[in-house]
Amino acid sequence: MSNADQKLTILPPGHPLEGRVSPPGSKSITNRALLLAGLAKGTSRLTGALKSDDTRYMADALRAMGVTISEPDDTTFVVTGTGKLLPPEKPLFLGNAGTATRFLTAAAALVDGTVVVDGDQHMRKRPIAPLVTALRALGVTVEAETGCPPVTVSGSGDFGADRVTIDAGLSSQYVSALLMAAAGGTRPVNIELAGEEIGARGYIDLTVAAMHAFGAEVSQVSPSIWQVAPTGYRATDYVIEPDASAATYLWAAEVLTGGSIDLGVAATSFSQPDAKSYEVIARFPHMPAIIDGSQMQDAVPTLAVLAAFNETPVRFTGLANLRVKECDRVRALSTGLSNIRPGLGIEEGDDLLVASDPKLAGQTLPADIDTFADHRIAMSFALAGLKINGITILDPGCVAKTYPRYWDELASLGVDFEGDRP
Ligand SMILES: O=C(O)C1=C[C@@H](OP(=O)(O)O)[C@@H](O)[C@H](O)C1
Ligand SMILES: C=C(OP(=O)(O)O)C(=O)O
Repeated sequence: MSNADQKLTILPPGHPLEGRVSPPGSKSITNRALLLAGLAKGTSRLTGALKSDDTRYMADALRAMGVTISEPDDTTFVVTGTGKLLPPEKPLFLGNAGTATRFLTAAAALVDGTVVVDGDQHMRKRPIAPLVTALRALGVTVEAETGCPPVTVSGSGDFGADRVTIDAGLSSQYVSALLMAAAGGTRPVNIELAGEEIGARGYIDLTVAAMHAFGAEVSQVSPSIWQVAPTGYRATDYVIEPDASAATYLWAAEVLTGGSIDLGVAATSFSQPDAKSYEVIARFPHMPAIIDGSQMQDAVPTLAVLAAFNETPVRFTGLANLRVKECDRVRALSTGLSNIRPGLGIEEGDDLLVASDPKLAGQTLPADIDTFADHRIAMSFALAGLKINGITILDPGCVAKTYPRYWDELASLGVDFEGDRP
């Protein structure tokens, strides 16, 4: 049986979930730190890091470009760069890791030679044209025939212009990618947003913070313009905080079962955007009638499944760019919810309406949840299985993208399954 054919049925525990589970390291911060450490000259020690598909793709791509990376334990990368990335012999295969794909596309401009950035069939549908256009404006030769990967970057090791405008409506990762690459050039670069529209701005803040930690000088000269100095990066030791998006499943499992899960980290201590969702989760079963997901996008699947059990219906807004994530998440959520009960999740334009019903808890409503190979769809619908009998997650192994131990952690809290845990 191939992984994609696997199934896992969650057996509602019938008791509050209690215990201690620490979320893994942040995917977003790990992949920023790996890249910046790889661009630096010298050895950086990254601790508290995430080891998962997305970070493995990033680490392996850097190795293919001449960076030495060792992994002394489950949460540490020791990265030694030469200050220069080399042309890889083969295309870089980055699976469905958006961060690795977008960040390395821009960083490839710093390579003197050709880099092909590619991913799996899902990544080959995720848009990258705005980043390609911006890199061309910076004097880099880039081809992406379909507007999605594969992307061929023929860099000269530098940028040929000192300002660029980027349309980040589809993904903030384009901005982060340009910011991180820009410090590796030989002149200051101004990066300007084409419009006000941008996904969670908090991800840009994460990028700027990581750049500062690795010695770069980047300043925000206006709400939509950043200036990056050509400092390059300095190797450093860097502690990566736990993943806020992973934490959302544990917070939701706690309130949904009336339990007490010790994450070992306070919700207020995260610097990642998804931590904002804690305020909404803590209000369960009285979540707000309207939730704007635009500044906590990766938490929306968690919130939407939790909302199914809320006292009153919830409308989710600000979801346009959820349609170009690992899958069309608005569609996957409406499909999965309405598979549990017709009409439970409805799309209205890009909004998602969840027809909440606390009486769902305790019912038997057999539903095979199509995860569309999306880790967040798998992890969020597992929450429904804590309360409803018969929830089966298809392709449960897809959680390996960012949270390989997810099913083991639920088991450690006393959740039983039918089917083998991947
Ligand atoms: O910069 C980052 O680390 C991320 C930015 C967000 O993507 P978009 O900017 O594409 O919305 C988020 O969904 C993704 O999981 C991680
Ligand atoms: C959107 C996500 O990932 P990425 O864009 O990094 O592939 C995510 O992890 O929810």
